Amino acid sequence: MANDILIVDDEADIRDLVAGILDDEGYKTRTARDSDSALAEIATRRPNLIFLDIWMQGSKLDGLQLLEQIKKDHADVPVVMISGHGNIETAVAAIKRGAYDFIEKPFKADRLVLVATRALENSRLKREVRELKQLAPASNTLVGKSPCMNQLRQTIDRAGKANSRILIVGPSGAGKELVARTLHNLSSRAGGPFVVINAATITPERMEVELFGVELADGETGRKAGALEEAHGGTLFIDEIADMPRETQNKILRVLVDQTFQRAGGTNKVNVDVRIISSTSRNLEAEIAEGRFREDLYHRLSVVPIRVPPLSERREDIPELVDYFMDQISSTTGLPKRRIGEDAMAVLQSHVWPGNVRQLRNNIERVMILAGGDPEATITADMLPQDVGSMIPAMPTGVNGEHIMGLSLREAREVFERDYLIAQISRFSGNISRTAEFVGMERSALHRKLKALGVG
Ligand SMILES: Nc1ncnc2c1ncn2[C@@H]1O[C@H](COP(=O)(O)OP(=O)(O)OP(=O)(O)O)[C@@H](O)[C@H]1O
Repeated sequence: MANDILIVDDEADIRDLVAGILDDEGYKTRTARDSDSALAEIATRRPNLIFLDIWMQGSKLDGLQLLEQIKKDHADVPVVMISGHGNIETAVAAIKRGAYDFIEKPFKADRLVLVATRALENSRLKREVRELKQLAPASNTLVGKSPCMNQLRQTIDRAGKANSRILIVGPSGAGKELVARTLHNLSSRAGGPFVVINAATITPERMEVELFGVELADGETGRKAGALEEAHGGTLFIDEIADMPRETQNKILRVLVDQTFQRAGGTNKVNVDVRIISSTSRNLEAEIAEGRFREDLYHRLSVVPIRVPPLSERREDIPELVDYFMDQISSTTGLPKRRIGEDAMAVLQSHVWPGNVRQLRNNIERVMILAGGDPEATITADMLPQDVGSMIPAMPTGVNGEHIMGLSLREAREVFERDYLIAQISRFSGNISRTAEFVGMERSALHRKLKALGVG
């Protein structure tokens, strides 16, 4: 029952009035006359919302004390204070101590219903956010213990706390945005917004409106805030900064110099306090040399440069990333987590991954969707998406069907020699002398070799 409301007031008239109005709206109500009976009601079942009088005659605890007790035991239950005329200051004090809102006596039925609806809605949203966070466990975690990831984490730790501008450089899908979010979360701006703008996906014509917003002419109503304004008090992440048109580069430079700008079509100066983190997968020095990127802007943006290495430089992180993505995908989609066989992991670790961590994640998701069969069965190399194995030269499989990448060099060599010699012997219709001549071995040596390999 999501709409169970407890009304605590020493005056029976008020209790009945509030309960009557809320009952009419379809809520279920309970009432209590003092702190003891209120706590007893709460103990029998936690209400979804409490209306609480500030002054209660004959009550052990007054409204503020009871509020403190409730917040201690049930921090998530919204409490709306009922304040008498002249004790607004106390009501405000109550809000500071965690009350959601207050209504002042005498109140209108509309106001009461509105406050109740909002308080319940707010509490529902908070609960949903909490549940969603649990569903996607730590989706902001930078996974990987390779030396280069440890070093990256150290740099992030230091740079995150400083308020300086940061330029993140790295190939597509390597985790630049995740690094930017981590920097934001570590900074004193963590409670502020983190706004993302992708210069590669916005047309040059739209760029300024997206960044600076629009001011409408007199008579027109409304105003569209741009990314800079939305990020006030927080961080603006400009992805693929190299794709920003020259004209916008000039304007952004001005914002960096004096932290103010004008909206498109506007004359007012807008003041903002924004930390800019930008990223690029291109070589900005080369862009500067070719006149496509302003050097002075580069120096302003890149106070602290951070390099995110491609996945191919940290292959030892792949097993941990695979496990992490399996957990993540499994909890959001309900697909069962699968065991990855050694041979499949070897293929994943030897793949080139031009799309880096994003491509790895997509492939893991694809495997989980398409593998089918018994959820307990191990994923083998031949169950991986075709293009993942395709970077490895076509090679034979082992005696028991293992993928070549799961074998040691000695075993792999034996598998190869066996398959190679069987193919050659069959090509020469079983004639050992001709085979020996072709493969460049003595006849007797070939015989010994075939025996050792268990052929023939
Ligand atoms: N070290 C990591 N640990 C866990 N997840 C990661 C890691 N690196 C990247 N990811 C995940 O991989 C995906 C791609 O990362 P992200 O979007 O940060 O890359 P990017 O470099 O900003 O890509 P692009 O340049 O294409 O915008 C995201 O889902 C991100 O959460």
